[in-house]
Amino acid sequence: MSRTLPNIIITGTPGVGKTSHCELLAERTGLKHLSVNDVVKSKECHEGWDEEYQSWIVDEDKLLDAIEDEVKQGGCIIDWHACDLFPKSWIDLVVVLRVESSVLYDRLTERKYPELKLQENLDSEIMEVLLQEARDSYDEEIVVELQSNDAEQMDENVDRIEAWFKQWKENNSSA
Ligand SMILES: Nc1ncnc2c1ncn2[C@@H]1O[C@H](COP(=O)(O)OP(=O)(O)O)[C@@H](O)[C@H]1O
Repeated sequence: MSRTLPNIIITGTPGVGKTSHCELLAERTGLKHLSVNDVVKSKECHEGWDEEYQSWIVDEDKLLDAIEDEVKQGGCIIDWHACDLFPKSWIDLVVVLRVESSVLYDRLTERKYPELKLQENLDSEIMEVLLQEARDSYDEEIVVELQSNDAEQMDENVDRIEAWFKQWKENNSSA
């Protein structure tokens, strides 16, 4: 099925700046910011709350059912810390945001993450878990790794994704 607008995933470890990037990008492009966290909560795509991790236990099948129609239409910026669950056919670009450990430590401490969750997320970032997941799940041409340590890098990233979006529209216009 061909889309008139692309779907983009912005992924990475919690705290890398996914939501911040999605909001800016949505403002600039008019694409829709699809916060999977919000969908999980509002449409109850979970099997309950994990006290230790302070997060929802996501029911991925329910989640995919909840967003399928919207995503298949195109024009979504998907904001989520995982990407391997979305069918390849839905996705045109996967942006994996990266951050230095010390910066991530400060951001997650600010969020008052429990110790276990903080440590696991720091390890995950150092081990490049989400970058690897993206590379294992999608063709390498559509996976882009971008640094998100400061506001300047965020601006550059958003410029770059916006430029990609304009090019995609040009390449996919029927005119
Ligand atoms: N590139 C960046 N430069 C500076 N601060 C950032 C950057 N990206 C995110 N932040 C800050 O870090 C915190 C976490 O960002 P957020 O977008 O919520 O991350 P995520 O959605 O990946 O969990 C927020 O306080 C945000 O303002």
